[in-house]
Amino acid sequence: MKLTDIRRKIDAIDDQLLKLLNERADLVHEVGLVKRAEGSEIYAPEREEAVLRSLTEKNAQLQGRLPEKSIRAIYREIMSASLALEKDLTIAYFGPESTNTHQAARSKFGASVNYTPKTTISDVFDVVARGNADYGVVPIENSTEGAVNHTLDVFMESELRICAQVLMKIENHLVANIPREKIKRVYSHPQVFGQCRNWLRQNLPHVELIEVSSTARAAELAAGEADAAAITGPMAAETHGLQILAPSIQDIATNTTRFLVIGKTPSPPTGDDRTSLMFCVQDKPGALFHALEPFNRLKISMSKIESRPSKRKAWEYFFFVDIDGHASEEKVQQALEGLSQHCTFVKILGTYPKTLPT
Ligand SMILES: C=C(O[C@@H]1C=C(C(=O)O)C=C[C@H]1O)C(=O)O
Repeated sequence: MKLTDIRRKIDAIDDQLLKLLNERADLVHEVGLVKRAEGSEIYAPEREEAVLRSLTEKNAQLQGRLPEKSIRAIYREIMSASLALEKDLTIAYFGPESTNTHQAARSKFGASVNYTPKTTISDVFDVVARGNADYGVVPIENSTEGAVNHTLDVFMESELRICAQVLMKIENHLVANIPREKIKRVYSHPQVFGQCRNWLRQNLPHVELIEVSSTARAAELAAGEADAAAITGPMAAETHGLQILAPSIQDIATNTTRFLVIGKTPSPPTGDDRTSLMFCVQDKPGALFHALEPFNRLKISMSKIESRPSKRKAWEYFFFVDIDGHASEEKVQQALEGLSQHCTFVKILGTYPKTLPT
């Protein structure tokens, strides 16, 4: 077939797509009216995840040419436009602009909603709690460097809930506008230095490593200095016009960060969910062992445990545990009942759909 003929066919398909997209938008508008009348949440992460899972399964059955990643990205934007039709949605994220958290927020909410960067993780919680943003996005843990303690600590004080998560593969690039031999100092966030420790030791052993508050700030500094580089993600490098001197220098190829979407309402079940808990055990021998026993007895997989000083009294700890399942499931409720018998305090931080890494 000739190029012009193929393009004519593409144009015809685009006409149909456009018509269908607008038909979809009309239905989304109707959904918005129903939600408003019922007073329910506009953003429905459980519905979005169900739509994405069903489409990627159908695409696999069809043996469609488009990979799962592309289907998810296309639908991410369709649903972002839909959300914007239902409400003028504002998402606060741990900034400044072009940080990995910004990128994670964009991968969850798409390009059609409003974003507002906040300087600290506490500020993200604050604006959402005060209703000046609808949802917040904060980092919680990295697969190489572990927990983001500040986020865990803010949960101790906050009434907000986790309503969704984002798993994002983190690519750390060495970026600068100078050749590698001229680099005297490298700026980055401490977590990122931790993720690239071996590479830096082997490849840039004599440069000074300077910790700054974010990868975006690191890019900004490197862009303004004649002998500096930064380690950042692709978004910060692009924003500050820096070249990639060495791509993907993280020590572990599958370096992934988990981010949380925080809001005021928990998510309904999808059939494949995760629940995050925070609790304080009684001060007696075996208390933690007995508190966790119901998860073993009821065959509930525990995917994470962290502890943080309670900041109320010395050597008292809060535990943060993630389990498989939704808080509305009978089995999970039974386990929580068992857990609370050995605790002075239990709080469900959120119950939300599991997601695949983006
Ligand atoms: C249309 C809805 O609202 C939003 C948009 C969605 C979509 O475009 O499919 C899905 C979930 C919601 O975040 C809905 O809840 O069904």
